[in-house]
Amino acid sequence: MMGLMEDEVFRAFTTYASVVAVKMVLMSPLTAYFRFTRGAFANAEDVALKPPEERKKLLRTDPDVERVRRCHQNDLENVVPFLALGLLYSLSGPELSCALLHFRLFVGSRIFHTVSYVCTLPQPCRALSFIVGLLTNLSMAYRLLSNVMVL
Ligand SMILES: N[C@@H](CCC(=O)N[C@@H](CS)C(=O)NCC(=O)O)C(=O)O
Repeated sequence: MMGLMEDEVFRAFTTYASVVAVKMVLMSPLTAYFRFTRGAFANAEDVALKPPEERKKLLRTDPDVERVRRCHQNDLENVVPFLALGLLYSLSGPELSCALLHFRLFVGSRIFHTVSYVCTLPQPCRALSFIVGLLTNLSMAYRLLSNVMVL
């Protein structure tokens, strides 16, 4: 592990993977923030301390809460593959400049995707940021497989 940490590509991956993982972890507190400010809870026990007449009103879905949840879900569909592909790609001996380009594009695109989604920016902001992240993941997969494929 210490040897790996001396490899610059691996350190770059560790840096960008941590940034995008932290961004993703922050989606949960952001969801909680919207739940409290919009008064929209998912479980009966979450509103158990509220007066009985208020409880039913608080157990509801809210468009803003659902938006953040969809954004979080979209992160799961894209960031988790990045963590796997990026790790394997880092270990396959890529050029530092090429690896950095992939990591920066991916992380930048996912941050922009979150801003577009949560702040309801007009399309195609969100679609373009999604496509950049998708193409980056596919490009890493292609480069990785071109280097190491055994069938
Ligand atoms: N699971 C996605 C697959 C396609 C996708 O990720 N599209 C991007 C760009 S339009 C997106 O932000 N979709 C919204 C979402 O996943 O909630 C969906 O249902 O839309």
